[in-house]
Amino acid sequence: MEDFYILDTTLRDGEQTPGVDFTMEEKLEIATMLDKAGVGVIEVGTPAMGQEEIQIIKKINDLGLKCELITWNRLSKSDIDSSIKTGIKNVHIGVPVSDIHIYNKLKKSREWIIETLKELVTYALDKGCKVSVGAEDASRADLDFLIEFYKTAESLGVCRVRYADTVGALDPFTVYENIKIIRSEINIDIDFHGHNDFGMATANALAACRAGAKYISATVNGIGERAGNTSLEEIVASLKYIGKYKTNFDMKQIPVLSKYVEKASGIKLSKNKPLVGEAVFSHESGIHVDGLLKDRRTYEFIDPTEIGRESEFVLGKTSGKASVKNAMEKLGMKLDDDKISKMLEKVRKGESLEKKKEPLKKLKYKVVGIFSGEIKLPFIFP
Ligand SMILES: CC(=O)SCCNC(=O)CCNC(=O)[C@H](O)C(C)(C)COP(=O)(O)OP(=O)(O)OC[C@H]1O[C@@H](n2cnc3c(N)ncnc32)[C@H](O)[C@@H]1OP(=O)(O)O
Ligand SMILES: O=C(O)CCC(=O)C(=O)O
Repeated sequence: MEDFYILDTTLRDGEQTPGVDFTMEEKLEIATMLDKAGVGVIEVGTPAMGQEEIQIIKKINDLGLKCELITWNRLSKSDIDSSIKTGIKNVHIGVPVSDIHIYNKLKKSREWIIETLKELVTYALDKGCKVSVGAEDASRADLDFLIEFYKTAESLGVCRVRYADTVGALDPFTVYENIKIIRSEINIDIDFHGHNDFGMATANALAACRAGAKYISATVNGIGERAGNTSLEEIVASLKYIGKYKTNFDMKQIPVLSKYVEKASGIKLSKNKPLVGEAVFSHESGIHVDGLLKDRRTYEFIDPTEIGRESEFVLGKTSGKASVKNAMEKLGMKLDDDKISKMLEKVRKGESLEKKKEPLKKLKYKVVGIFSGEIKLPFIFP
C-alpha cells in the first residue's frame, strides 16, 4: 500500500494545452512509460471527442498495462456510451459544481446537478462500469453544496471523487482546510486536481495529500490548460523527499518521461524547471562548488542520481579557486595557488578554458557545452 497514487492526465488534460496534439504512437508510448514508472491511474482521454479518440483509447487498453485506466466524460449518457465503446469500463464523470459553472455555463441549477448525478452514475453502474466523479471548479463552489454533492456520489457507489481547482484559485492553506473538511465527511478516496495559474499547483497538491487526498492528478512537465496542471515530477519528488511519503514510483524514469513528453508536446522546458530542467543540477558559484566538494548535501537537497540526473560544475564568472583547482585536477594538472588564482582571473573574464575542450574530450570527461567562455565539467565527488 502506497501513501498516495498519481492519477496521470497528460493524455487528457495535458492534451488540452493549446496546440498540443499527440499522435497515436506518442500516446501509446506515453501510456507505456507512465505505467513503467508506476503511476496508479492514467486518464486516457475523452471518448466523446469521436471515433479517432475511441480507437486510440482502445489501443491503449489493448496494451494490457498494470495501472488503472479511466476515461473522462461529461454528465451525459452519450459520453458514457462512447466510453463503453473503448472497452474501458472505468468512467470518470466530470460535473461542474460552482454556481458560475452551473448557472452560467450549463444554464442549470444545483438541484439539476444532484438529480442528474444520480441518474448518470446509476446509468453507468448499471452498464457494469466502475465510476469516479469529478467536482469541476470545486474551489469556487459553495462548500455545503460540495459536501452534499460528494455525499450523494458516495451513496451511489462511486469509487473516488475528485476535487478540481479548475482555475488554480487556491493556496495551500485553503486546500488543506477544505480537503480536511471533506475528508471528515466522506469515506471514499479523494483525488486532488490542481492547476498552476498562480504557481501553486505542486504546493496545493502537497497540502491536499497532507489533508487526506490519496490520489493526485498530474501531468508530465505540468502541461495543461493555461499555466498547466500539477507537474508529475514535482509532486512525486516533493511528496517523497520533502513529505517522506511512501511510493513505489520509479524516480529514475523522470528524465526520460519528461524528455519524451517535451518532444511530443512541443512544449520546451525552461532550463531551470524543477528536477527536469537542463541546468537544475549545475553549479557555478565558488562558495557552492567549494561546499559541494566538501559535502554534496551543502547545496543539493537530493542526490540527483536518485532521479536519474547528474550534477555538473560550470566554470564561469562566479567561480572560486576550489572550483578551478578541482577542474584542473580532473584534467590531471596539479597547479600551485598562484597559478590557480591567475587561471581564475581568466575564467572570470571568460577567456581561458576554450582551449581545454579537446583535452577534456580525450580524457573522456563529459564536455557538456561551451558558451560565452564557460566550460562545464563533470561533477565527480572527491
Ligand atoms: C475543466 C476541464 O478540463 S473540462 C474538460 C474539457 N475537455 C474538453 O473540452 C475535451 C474536448 N472537447 C470536445 O471535444 C468537445 O467540447 C465535446 C465533444 C466534449 C463537446 O463538443 P460540442 O458538442 O461541440 O459542444 P461544445 O464543446 O461546443 O460545448 C460544450 C457543451 O457541453 C456542456 N458541458 C460542459 N461541461 C459539461 C459537463 N461536465 N456535463 C455536461 N455538460 C457539459 C456545455 O454546457 C455545452 O453544452 P451546450 O452545447 O448545450 O451549451
Ligand atoms: O474531472 C473533473 O471534474 C475536472 C476536470 C478538470 O480537468 C478541471 O476541472 O480542471
